[in-house]
Amino acid sequence: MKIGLLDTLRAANPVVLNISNFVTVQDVANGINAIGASPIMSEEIAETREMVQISSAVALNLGAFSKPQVDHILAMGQAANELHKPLVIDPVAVGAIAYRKQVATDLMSQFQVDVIRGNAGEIAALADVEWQAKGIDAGSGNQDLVEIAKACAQKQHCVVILSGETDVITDGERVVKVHNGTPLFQLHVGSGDMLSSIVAAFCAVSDGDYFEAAQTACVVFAAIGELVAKELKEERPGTFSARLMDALHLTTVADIEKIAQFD
Ligand SMILES: Nc1ncnc2c1ncn2[C@@H]1O[C@H](COP(=O)(O)OP(=O)(O)OP(=O)(O)O)[C@@H](O)[C@H]1O
Ligand SMILES: Cc1ncsc1CCO
Ligand SMILES: [Mg+2]
Repeated sequence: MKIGLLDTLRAANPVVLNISNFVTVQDVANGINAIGASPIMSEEIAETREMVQISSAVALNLGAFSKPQVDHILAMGQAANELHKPLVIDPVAVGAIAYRKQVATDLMSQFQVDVIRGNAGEIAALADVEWQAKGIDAGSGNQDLVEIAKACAQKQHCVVILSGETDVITDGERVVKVHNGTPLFQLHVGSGDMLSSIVAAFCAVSDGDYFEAAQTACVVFAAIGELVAKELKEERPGTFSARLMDALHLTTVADIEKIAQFD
């Protein structure tokens, strides 16, 4: 685990291109900006190649797409592959809506993603494992989370992050578990979206080691949230969200190293 990659990210300030969803676009842009990357969003297919060219990583969020946006997402994924830019996908609610799973799997058959970041309900759906997803939330199920994440990674030939109370990161063989975090993340819609784009920012500075980038992004984000939560006496989602932005900017590698918990 190279938590120092956070300093590399801040020094490089990589441009991260996002297709976001309209619900959380502002949080995603501000979140990756605060941590030290340079966000850019796109909603026009005609600018795809130029956009990917100027970017160091691409994050595709499937949170609220329409048919024209699916064409745009496809063009973006294919351009990222052609131009050798790391590609992250966030398959929002594919465990709850069959149509979304169909679209996500269709897309992933037409380009190669480097990292999939989703909650248990989403990753189980992509791994074809029985699970009760609940809308955008993880839902519930009995299967082993490590086995689900590994199955998904082997199926899609990429790194998978199954996030939740414990984040599971795997390339299909190797597994790292991150134990940091706070339940307050669940009171802020879009925490996962922010994490997915932060993963893309770490991939941009990882020299092609996306397994390492994914783990580091998970520890950094979860530990920063945990530090913010420790300062709150009550569950205050609004305050948490504002302070999370500040902490993404202010928290140092040393602060994170002090509380990082992974195995
Ligand atoms: N119960 C929990 N305890 C600690 N940390 C958590 C918990 N649940 C989620 N997290 C953390 O929240 C962050 C977002 O992950 P989560 O799995 O909630 O994404 P998500 O379900 O896609 O969220 P959203 O739909 O709001 O974007 C991760 O850093 C994860 O570690
Ligand atoms: C609430 C919601 N609905 C579609 S996307 C989204 C934000 C979380 O991804
Ligand atoms: Mg999500």
